[in-house]
Amino acid sequence: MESSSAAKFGQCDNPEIIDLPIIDITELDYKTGKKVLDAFVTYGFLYLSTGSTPFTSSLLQRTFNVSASLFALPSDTKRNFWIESATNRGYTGERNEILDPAHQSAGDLKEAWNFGEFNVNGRLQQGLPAEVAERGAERELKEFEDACRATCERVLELLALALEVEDKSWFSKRHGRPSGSIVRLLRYPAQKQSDEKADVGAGAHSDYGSLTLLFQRQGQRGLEVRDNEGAWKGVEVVPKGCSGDVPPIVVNIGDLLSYWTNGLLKSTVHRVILPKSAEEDRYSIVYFCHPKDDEGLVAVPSHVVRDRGDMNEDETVGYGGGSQGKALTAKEHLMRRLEATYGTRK
Ligand SMILES: O=C(O)CCC(=O)C(=O)O
Ligand SMILES: [Fe+2]
Repeated sequence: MESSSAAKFGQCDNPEIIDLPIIDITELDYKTGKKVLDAFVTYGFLYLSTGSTPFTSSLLQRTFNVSASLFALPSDTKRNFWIESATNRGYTGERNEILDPAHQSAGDLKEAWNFGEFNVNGRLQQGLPAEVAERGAERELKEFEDACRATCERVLELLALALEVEDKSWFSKRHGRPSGSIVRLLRYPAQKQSDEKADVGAGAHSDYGSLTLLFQRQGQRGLEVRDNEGAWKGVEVVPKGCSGDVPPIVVNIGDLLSYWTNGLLKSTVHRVILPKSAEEDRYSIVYFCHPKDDEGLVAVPSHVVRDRGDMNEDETVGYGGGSQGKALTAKEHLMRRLEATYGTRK
């Protein structure tokens, strides 16, 4: 149960910063894997140095441009692409999703476009507004999604190495089609100072899949992580000691990796609070990596996980709407959580 202070939002415009490691994943070896594993055990979060991934500043800029064009469309156009419950694909407007229904009286401030996986022919399985399709948005999103999948695959292989799983592809081979994986473009409108509730950009929650990649823009902070003592800590967009022309990629684990490791890895609670000083809208892009729909929530055959033992009675995986009780498959878990966190679906 969340403490009352943790349940309030926007209390502090400058939260203490969490010191997450910045990891270079160029080398696919035990040493790198151990850094990844240790960060996920301790924080559930880490930074990847972008230069060690397929993401270039051009690819990121192009994807953020697609995002800006999609959000700039008239409301009526956006509503024609309203999110579908069965697929979790499409557009959702401000205040429609409530990530922490037990503690939020108003919906999350954000608006979002969810793009599900591409089919075998490299085409989106959902509509795209003509205005952006004409400018090559599908191609840009595909390139972005390919880079996300490759990055997640590498992180999953590093984890298997560090957990000393005999089959190094144990995690990665559980990923593929069909899955609930989503590229999510997000826009958090700058809040009006007068609106007390405007700062709940995204309510407290853990993520539902296996891994999450988060891309942020310089000068647009907002993400906060709840530490082991229950205190909210800010996540810098560009942490100290980070060089290069693009911010590092924030990576966190979701509920599924917590289940697969009997709770050794933490699907850490986080939220987005817009600083009161923010003058511009915040844009972020998230990739939710999900395993294949029918994958079971079983433990990975690793002595590191076995040595930790089973989860205690009082240990739970996940936080936020729909996290109570254990589902049997990846899809069942995702559907439970989505049903609990969406207010109005068309
Ligand atoms: O926009 C962000 O910084 C994070 C969003 C997030 O946590 C989510 O969409 O699950
Ligand atoms: Fe999240």
